[in-house]
Amino acid sequence: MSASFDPVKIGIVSVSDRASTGVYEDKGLPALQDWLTRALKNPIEFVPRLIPDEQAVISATLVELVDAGCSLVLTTGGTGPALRDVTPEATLAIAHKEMPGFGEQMRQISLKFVPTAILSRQTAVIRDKSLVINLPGQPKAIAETLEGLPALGTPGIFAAVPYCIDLIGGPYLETDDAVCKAFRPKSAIRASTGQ
Ligand SMILES: Nc1ncnc2c1ncn2[C@@H]1O[C@H](COP(=O)(O)OP(=O)(O)OP(=O)(O)O)[C@@H](O)[C@H]1O
Ligand SMILES: Nc1nc2c(c(=O)[nH]1)N[C@H]1C(S)=C(S)[C@@H](COP(=O)(O)O)O[C@H]1N2
Repeated sequence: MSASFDPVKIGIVSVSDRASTGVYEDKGLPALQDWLTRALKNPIEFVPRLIPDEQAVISATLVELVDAGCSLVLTTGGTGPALRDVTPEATLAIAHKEMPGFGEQMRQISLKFVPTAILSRQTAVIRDKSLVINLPGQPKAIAETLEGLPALGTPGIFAAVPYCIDLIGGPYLETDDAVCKAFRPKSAIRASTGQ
């Protein structure tokens, strides 16, 4: 019998007034899909959504994706101070647990790229068996925050995602170390399920 990686369902949500109305082409969903496909060895079923900066719509979309069985949901956009930026509020509104470390670490990483990193109010939450994480809206910020600058001692936030998903009862995620080296305590490391 050949070994295989656990399949995983991932929700990807681009929150942008202008991309969702066709003013510009959405680059958020392709950037998320591209990075996750490179980083994870598991077979991924993506559930994509492109929506405007409307708090009720964002919350309803997140609940829909969690209920559909997504173990991970990544949003991009709407984390800043502008009047229409409400992604963190919409995310906290559906939280069962807040996971503030993800936002703290993203701001540390982003400060290495832009001094305006502190304008992002991004957060992360657990709802049921799903981890929901906000990323900033600049398409290039997606890889920057997920991957970090490990050579400079600043790991990306994705390094902590597989173990977090273990702890909430999700699939065993395995990363390509060349893109992102995930960390698990020794007691949580399984013999590789794939090849
Ligand atoms: N989904 C996206 N696709 C392509 N480019 C984007 C996207 N989201 C943001 N950007 C780019 O990043 C810049 C800053 O993003 P920000 O999220 O602040 O946009 P915004 O001013 O809130 O507007 P909108 O919600 O209409 O995207 C935008 O001006 C745009 O150039
Ligand atoms: N890595 C990274 N983080 C970043 C940025 C960026 O370009 N790269 N832009 C910042 C800026 S200018 C803003 S206003 C906030 C919020 O962006 P959002 O509203 O698009 O989510 O993210 C910040 N974080």
